[in-house]
Amino acid sequence: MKRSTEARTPAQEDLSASERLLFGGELAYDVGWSRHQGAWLTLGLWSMARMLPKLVGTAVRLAHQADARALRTVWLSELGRGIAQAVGLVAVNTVLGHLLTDGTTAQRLSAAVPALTAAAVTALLGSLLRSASTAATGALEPKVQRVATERYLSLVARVELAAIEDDEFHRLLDSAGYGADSARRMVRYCTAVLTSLISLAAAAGVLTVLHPALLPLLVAMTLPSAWSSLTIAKMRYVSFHQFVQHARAGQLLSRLLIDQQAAAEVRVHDVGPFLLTHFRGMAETSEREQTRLARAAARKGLLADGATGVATVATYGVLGLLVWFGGTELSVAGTAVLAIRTGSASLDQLVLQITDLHQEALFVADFETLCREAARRAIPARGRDLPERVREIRFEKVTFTYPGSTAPEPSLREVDLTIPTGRIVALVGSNGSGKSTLVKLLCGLYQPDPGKGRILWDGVDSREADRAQIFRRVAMVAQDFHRWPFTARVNIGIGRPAAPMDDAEIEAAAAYAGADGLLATLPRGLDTLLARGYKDGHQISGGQWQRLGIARARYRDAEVLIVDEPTSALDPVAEQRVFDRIRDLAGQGQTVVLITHRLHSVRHADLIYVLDRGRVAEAGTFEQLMDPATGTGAFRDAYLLQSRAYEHTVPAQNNRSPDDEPAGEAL
Ligand SMILES: Nc1ncnc2c1ncn2[C@@H]1O[C@H](COP(=O)(O)OP(=O)(O)OP(=O)(O)O)[C@@H](O)[C@H]1O
Repeated sequence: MKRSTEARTPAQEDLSASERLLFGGELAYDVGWSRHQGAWLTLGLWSMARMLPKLVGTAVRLAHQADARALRTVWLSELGRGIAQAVGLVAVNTVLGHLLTDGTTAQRLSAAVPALTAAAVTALLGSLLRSASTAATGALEPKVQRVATERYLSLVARVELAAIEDDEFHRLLDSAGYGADSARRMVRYCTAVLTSLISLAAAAGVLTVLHPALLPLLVAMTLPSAWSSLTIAKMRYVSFHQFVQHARAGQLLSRLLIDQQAAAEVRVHDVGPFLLTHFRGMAETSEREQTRLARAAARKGLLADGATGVATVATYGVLGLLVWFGGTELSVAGTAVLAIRTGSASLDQLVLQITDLHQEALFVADFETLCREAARRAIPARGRDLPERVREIRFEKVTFTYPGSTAPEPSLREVDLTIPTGRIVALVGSNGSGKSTLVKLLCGLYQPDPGKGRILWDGVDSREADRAQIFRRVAMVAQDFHRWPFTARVNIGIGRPAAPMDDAEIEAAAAYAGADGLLATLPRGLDTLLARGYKDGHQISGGQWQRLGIARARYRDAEVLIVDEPTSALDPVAEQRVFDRIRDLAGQGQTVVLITHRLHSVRHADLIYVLDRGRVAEAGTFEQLMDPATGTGAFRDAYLLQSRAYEHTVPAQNNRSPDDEPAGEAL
């Protein structure tokens, strides 16, 4: 994506050293993603006014979906309130008219009584309607926010993994979060605008009747503040987008300071002051931006006030001249002053509310963009059915580059490989050789680069297959499997989240993974919360987490089990047990794809693929790869290297066959 060099603010020119050091460069200033939103950023008042109804429509639709009854109550009470206010103003004007005409005080007062009563009744009615509206709005707003949040979260949960790893998409996510909140607030502003419009119409009507010249003057009094508040709102919006990543990075720094996983290093390595210094550096950059915005707002506000002052003087001047030259009665002029004051207050209020509405609408537009983008990048909901029983999964000349990757080479290059079902297939290779990437493609999380190979589940190309069926057939213990901050039960049962969690099956899966002993020691058994920082939260070790991860994959009970470094954190006894169990599974017809650096563990695999810089360097059974006549030597050399490392570190262990030797970490 093109980095924008336009419209850089002074704060942007002054890029903080912290950003440069921690994030390798500027974070804040790319407005490129919003090019399709550029319309918003360059819009004139008229165009904005034209787009506003559509966005108001979005908020109203969300509100209708959230609680149609509450929405009706809000509209009706606000409408009633506006009418009550209008009638009230007319009644007050009538009262004034009676009071300022000729006659005795008693006569004038008694003539004013019906209008006074009307004013009192409308005021009471207005209060009742206001309280009805307040109650309904209070109930409606959180529901609107929930509906909007649910809508974008459900869409985001279905997007391709590539979108989740895309920083542009993340940026959209950030502002869409505000959008859901904005939709909530828009409901309030819409109703407020409606009320102000009605009361303004009343004041305008009264003024027009008094003298036709007064209404344009009233409008002229409000235009400058309308201009200043709308331009300031636009500046704030542009700034928000320019600083959205910067703000996220600043929050990241503050979170790291209190993060549980970083806590030990923060203390032992004394990282705290380092992070704090950079937190301050980042904060100062955004403070400079806030100062710039505040100064610009102050300047524009002052200009607008000056113009409003001139328009006010002109309005009252015209009124004075009208009285002076006998164009109007003094009593009528008194009413006009009142109507001007009420009218200009309503108009000011209306301008502020429209500005707020407009500002919120900008974020609702972002929210809509995210929903559209998430729908566009969603994993296809349909596709070809996979065969009932798949005989093999075949990679044909698969080349794969991570979306947005800046690496010079693809992560997988022309990979040809077959995974026969019901067998153990091992993937070995040095760090970064492409093992984890390969299994991500196998799971259906990514597809090969367009036109560069395919993955076949028997005859069905993964690109055309129903992806949900691929996901259903796979259980995975990824290298970075998730440690859910929930109870032990959920940490295993979440392997099959759609089904009711069955304790007997959960315990069986735990026993399979060697986590039964762990469950027995947990203070509340399966109910133990595995998250420190919450009441009764409990911490378990890395190896214990790994056992839970294996139990989860076992509980999922899928046809293909992918285990990426399943034993890296396990003690030797547990490791042996896991490999024995994996062998048992294959014996029962399950397909196991095993990634490990412990070459000793792959001796029982039916097929071993050795990866090297994204390519398959060699493939075969353990015996074939160890045999100098059939193997290329890549696997054999690494295996022997690992074996020798153990020979040297374990004294008095003589005459061991390769089969007995535990392996170290080389490939
Ligand atoms: N999400 C990603 N985005 C971009 N590049 C990635 C991503 N994940 C991995 N890579 C790159 O792809 C290449 C292969 O990585 P992969 O994780 O598949 O290696 P691996 O063989 O599993 O390594 P290890 O043994 O260290 O786990 C590496 O060069 C890595 O930098």
